[in-house]
Amino acid sequence: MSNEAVLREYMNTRTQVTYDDIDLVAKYILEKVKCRPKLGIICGSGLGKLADSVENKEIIPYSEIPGFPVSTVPGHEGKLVFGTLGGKNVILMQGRSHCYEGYPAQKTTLPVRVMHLMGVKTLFVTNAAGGINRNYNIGDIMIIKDHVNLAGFAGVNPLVGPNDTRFGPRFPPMSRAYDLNIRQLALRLAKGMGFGDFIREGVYSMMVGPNFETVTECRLLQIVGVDATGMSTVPEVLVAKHCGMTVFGMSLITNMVIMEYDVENTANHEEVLETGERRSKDLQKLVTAIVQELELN
Ligand SMILES: O=P(O)(O)O[C@@H]1C[C@H](O)[C@@H](CO)O1
Ligand SMILES: Nc1nc2[nH]cnc2c(=O)[nH]1
Repeated sequence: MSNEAVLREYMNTRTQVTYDDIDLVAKYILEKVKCRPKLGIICGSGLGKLADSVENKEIIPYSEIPGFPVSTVPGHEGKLVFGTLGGKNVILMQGRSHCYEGYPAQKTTLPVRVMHLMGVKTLFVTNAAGGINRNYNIGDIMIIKDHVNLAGFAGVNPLVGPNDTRFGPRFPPMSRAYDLNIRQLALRLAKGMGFGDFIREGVYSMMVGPNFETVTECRLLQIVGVDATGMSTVPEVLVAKHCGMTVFGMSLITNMVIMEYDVENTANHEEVLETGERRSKDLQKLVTAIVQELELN
């Protein structure tokens, strides 16, 4: 059996993935590409076209990477794209896996730890989300300033389990998870590009899904100050902050959640993908501009 096959079989049988396992996966990927990225970008539902802006691409499908979670959801292509964006070396995840697909949170976030061990210091996370804030509109881009880990209230948290301090501390702080400097930079650039009417800053919350929220759940989220709700991102941010990364996040408001009882219209994934398609060029422009101006350490 080849070394690759041995690693694949080994990773597939792991129930508790260790630091050394993740290091093997990081090294496996680094052997396959020339690019050495300092910035990672995770593309949410229907936002994979961000990869169109990447130059000098080197691509690895997730299915070829031992232990990597493969997304089963339309709008998540499942490819790692390496290359340059805004003059910087990047690794872009074209799609992600989610807990509602049946993956434990530790598995959905494995790619973040792999990026960390590959030398990535800054992580951009993007997602499609439902607008809770009644001043928002479909197509708005929300810079994330904080999150509510509602899934965490039910015990879904990738940091649960044995803690390896080579990744980070047992009790990581989360009060300044989303980098203020990058948020300010993004706001300034967005306004300069004429995006002032649809750029926002707000709070994201994560439920596990896969169902969209009930009316009362949406009203509850509104009361606690949530602006947009989704089914991802938070586990990735927890793991990224745990291992000391700088994090920046954006939600595309793909639909407005239903806040009235007994109305006919309902949330649906097709609308989510359509809005992603419609805003795709603006998002590409904004992300590229932010990356261009960013000083990466
Ligand atoms: O991966 P993200 O959070 O962008 O995907 C959202 C949540 C569900 O996967 C899907 C629902 O339409 O979009
Ligand atoms: N939970 C949730 N996730 C979404 N992703 C895109 N839209 C929505 C939504 O309305 N609710």
